[in-house]
Amino acid sequence: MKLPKGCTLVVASHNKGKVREIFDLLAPYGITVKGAGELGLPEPEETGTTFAENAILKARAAALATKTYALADDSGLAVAALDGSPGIYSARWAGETRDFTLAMAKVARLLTELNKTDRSAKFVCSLALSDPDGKVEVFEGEVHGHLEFPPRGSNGFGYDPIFVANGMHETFGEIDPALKHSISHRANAFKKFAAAVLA
Ligand SMILES: O=c1nc[nH]c2c1ncn2[C@H]1C[C@H](O)[C@@H](COP(=O)(O)OP(=O)(O)OP(=O)(O)O)O1
Ligand SMILES: [Mg+2]
Repeated sequence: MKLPKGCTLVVASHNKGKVREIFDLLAPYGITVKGAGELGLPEPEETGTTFAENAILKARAAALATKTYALADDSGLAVAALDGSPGIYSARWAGETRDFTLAMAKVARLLTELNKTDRSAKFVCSLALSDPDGKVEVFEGEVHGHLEFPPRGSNGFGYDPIFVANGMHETFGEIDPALKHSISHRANAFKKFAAAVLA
């Protein structure tokens, strides 16, 4: 599907860090974007079993509620030695208060308790675009790397302070946001989205 020129796009996310990144990624395209939070949209329950299913459910809910195009992101950290956890539960590991210091400590604790030495991990992102009728298209991206403890840096959000992308030495919490926007899971999914939908 193509996004019609001059249309409004709702970014169907209640995560401020994520909304900021998606606004940055969309900035060059001259599309009017609105956040689900500023529109007072409810946060749908994420009942899917995959990133794609959850992204679709969030995009569709926002598109049908606003009768516009909606873009949702479902993403997370997959740790190899933890069989891909926290995965789709990445936000939920941070509890009701979204305390990622706690969530990052849980990752460190589990790796220690299970005597795991492999620190490989990846971030995964599914972007779902829904048209005003609920027809959807999904775009996926990943970035591979490893974890380092203790957490470092205050840029970004979520698990960024423990993730180091392949070929880098600084965590996503330490690097310039513009650099993260060029190599992240979200950036890689966004490139596919832009090529298919904004071209
Ligand atoms: O670039 C990232 N850098 C660090 N951490 C990240 C990133 N991308 C996802 N993550 C982690 C934290 C986030 O909270 C969770 C996504 O969970 P996810 O359900 O998709 O998002 P969410 O509940 O925070 O907001 P919403 O569902 O309203 O879009 O994975
Ligand atoms: Mg969520």
